[in-house]
Amino acid sequence: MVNEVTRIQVGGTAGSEPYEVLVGRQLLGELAGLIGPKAKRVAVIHPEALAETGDALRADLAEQGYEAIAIQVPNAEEAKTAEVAAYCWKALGQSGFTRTDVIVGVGGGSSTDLAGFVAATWLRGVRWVAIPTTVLAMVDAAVGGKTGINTAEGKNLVGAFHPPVGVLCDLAALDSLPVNDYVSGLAEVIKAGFIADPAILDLIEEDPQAARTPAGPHTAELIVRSIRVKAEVVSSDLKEAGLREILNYGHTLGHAIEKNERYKWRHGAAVAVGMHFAAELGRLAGRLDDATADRHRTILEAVGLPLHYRYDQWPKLLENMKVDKKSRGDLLRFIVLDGLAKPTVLEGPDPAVLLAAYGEVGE
Ligand SMILES: NC(=O)c1ccc[n+]([C@@H]2O[C@H](COP(=O)([O-])OP(=O)(O)OC[C@H]3O[C@@H](n4cnc5c(N)ncnc54)[C@H](O)[C@@H]3O)[C@@H](O)[C@H]2O)c1
Ligand SMILES: O=C(O)C(=O)C[C@@H](O)[C@H](O)[C@H](O)COP(=O)(O)O
Ligand SMILES: [Zn+2]
Repeated sequence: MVNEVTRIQVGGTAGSEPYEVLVGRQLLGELAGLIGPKAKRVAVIHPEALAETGDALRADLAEQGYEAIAIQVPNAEEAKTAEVAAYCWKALGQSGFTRTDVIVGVGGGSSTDLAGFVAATWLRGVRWVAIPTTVLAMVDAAVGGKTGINTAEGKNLVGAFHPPVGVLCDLAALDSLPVNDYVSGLAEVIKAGFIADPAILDLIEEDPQAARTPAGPHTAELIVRSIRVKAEVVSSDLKEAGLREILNYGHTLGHAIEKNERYKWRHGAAVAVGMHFAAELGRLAGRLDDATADRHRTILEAVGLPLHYRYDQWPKLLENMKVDKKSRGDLLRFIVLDGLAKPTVLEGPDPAVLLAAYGEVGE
């Protein structure tokens, strides 16, 4: 079988260094080239669930002559804390990690967000490579250079823009991913469909059950299409001066739910509820047609993502949304659609419209 590798370039405009996202199988041969000749030490940051993978990578790098260490961090959101970042900084300090050394972040979006943040902050910035192992991390988290951790006050409130030097998406990694984590990643794939590439929605609607597994007929195409959407946006607006905000579709309410659930909900599940809300908000604000708003419900439900959240939590969610990064002073701002693949900003919506939109989401 031919091992097809798709290469997608990111950056290279607006002053950022270009890098490539590779999608295929057996990509580890590319790693040494990305690490480069100047590195003496490599730190592999990986979650508990990928202990074997992390150690195998470390051993492989050691065999190639690097002083390689593995830093194991907790699974999922528990990795995205100041305490875990400090634990990583300590391990780097103890290994004598210098500015020419390289961090490799392996795992889902929580691990790559943390690894990228550690890379951004250690010695004010060292190079890092992302090896995403979930759908969500391949199509979104590992691409674009947003790195960060959560605080008790909100999601991703501390972080830096620090793009990786390369991203290796080995599709074989998806075979061990639990189905709920796989489906969570589909929320960001569907997001890419609604904001920019409706062909993604068509491919999923063709057979939503098949889309729930890595063995589905369109897995690689869905991943590549979603990465292309993200790559195009972040290449023209790395630091979210404007256009990049469209990638936050569904995230204003989604992040508020995640905080309300103390980061125990999966990110994709929260974003799915958030997109349902954003669709209703767009519809009630007179921007979005009924058919496209309804399409959110049907496609999210068809792949098994949630649409609803507790109605009684609205006051807390409203409070949480005030620290969203898109807010400006007291002005709440949401990404809504003017139509399919026509994202736009809705500023300071009438509180009655917000409540009415939540009326469709709350249960
Ligand atoms: N930086 C960005 O631009 C960006 C974009 C989207 C999401 N995110 C962030 O990504 C995070 C969510 O990422 P996620 O959905 O990948 O979840 P995750 O990183 O929390 O991973 C989910 C679970 O799967 C495990 N896991 C990972 N890969 C596995 C594999 N191949 N086999 C078996 N288990 C595996 C993890 O250890 C974890 O327990 C959130 O924190 C979100 O805020 C960041
Ligand atoms: O890359 C972006 O920009 C995004 O908004 C992508 C989102 O899917 C992602 O969850 C991101 O981490 C959210 O960023 P935040 O700035 O709202 O924390
Ligand atoms: Zn997201």
